[in-house]
Amino acid sequence: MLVIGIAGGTGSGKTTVVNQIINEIPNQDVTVISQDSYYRETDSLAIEERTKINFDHPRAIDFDLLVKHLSQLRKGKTVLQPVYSFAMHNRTKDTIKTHPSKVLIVEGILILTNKELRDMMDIKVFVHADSDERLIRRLKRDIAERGRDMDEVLQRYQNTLKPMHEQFIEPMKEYADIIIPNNKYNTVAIDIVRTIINERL
Ligand SMILES: Nc1ncnc2c1ncn2[C@@H]1O[C@H](COP(=O)(O)OP(=O)(O)O)[C@@H](O)[C@H]1O
Ligand SMILES: Nc1ccn([C@@H]2O[C@H](COP(=O)(O)O)[C@@H](O)[C@H]2O)c(=O)n1
Repeated sequence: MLVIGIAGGTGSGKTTVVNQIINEIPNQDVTVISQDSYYRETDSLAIEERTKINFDHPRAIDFDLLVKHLSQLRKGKTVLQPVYSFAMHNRTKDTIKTHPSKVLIVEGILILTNKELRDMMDIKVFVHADSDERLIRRLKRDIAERGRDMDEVLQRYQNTLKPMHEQFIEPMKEYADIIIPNNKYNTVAIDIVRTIINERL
């Protein structure tokens, strides 16, 4: 199994890059795990309290479960990947049966902050886009897809996203084997990653 980690700030284009990479790999040969599925449960908190959580700090992620699932998949076992609701700021009651395969992609803003996870990755990729570009993308996406409004996104960006990005995400470039510049769609970089995958399989 080839384990590829894809990190980068919010709105940098990680999900888009993952979809471009897996586009030409047969479905049965690739598994994707998203760090977003592993946000901690917030069952005991009222919705108002959940909105105050700092979702860009590593402590917001249940890394124990993520590490456990990744190591089970590496051992050829199937896992039940949680399903996360951005509207409820919580995991839903659903899970997705996630099977091991030849290529396993782990994607998320904070995945490179965890040493155990890093050590399980064969290739570490960091997707870079400038902060103004990421803010514009995040604003559009969160309003269109995640039930947020402009004030919420801008406030969260200033109070949380920007400082957390500078403290926890940007420094993770140090661990990356490949940095993809993604201010514009970067088909050359995607082709390079695909070639590496094909060579290693
Ligand atoms: N290179 C790019 N140029 C322009 N828009 C992009 C690019 N990559 C992604 N996007 C758009 O930006 C938004 C955020 O991208 P996404 O892949 O969800 O980022 P991430 O997973 O890093 O948060 C999406 O609406 C996506 O279509
Ligand atoms: N309830 C939540 C949980 C997380 N977020 C934000 O999601 C971002 C990470 O996802 P990307 O797809 O953008 O990488 C992160 O920056 C959190 O602030 C949220 O808005 N609500």
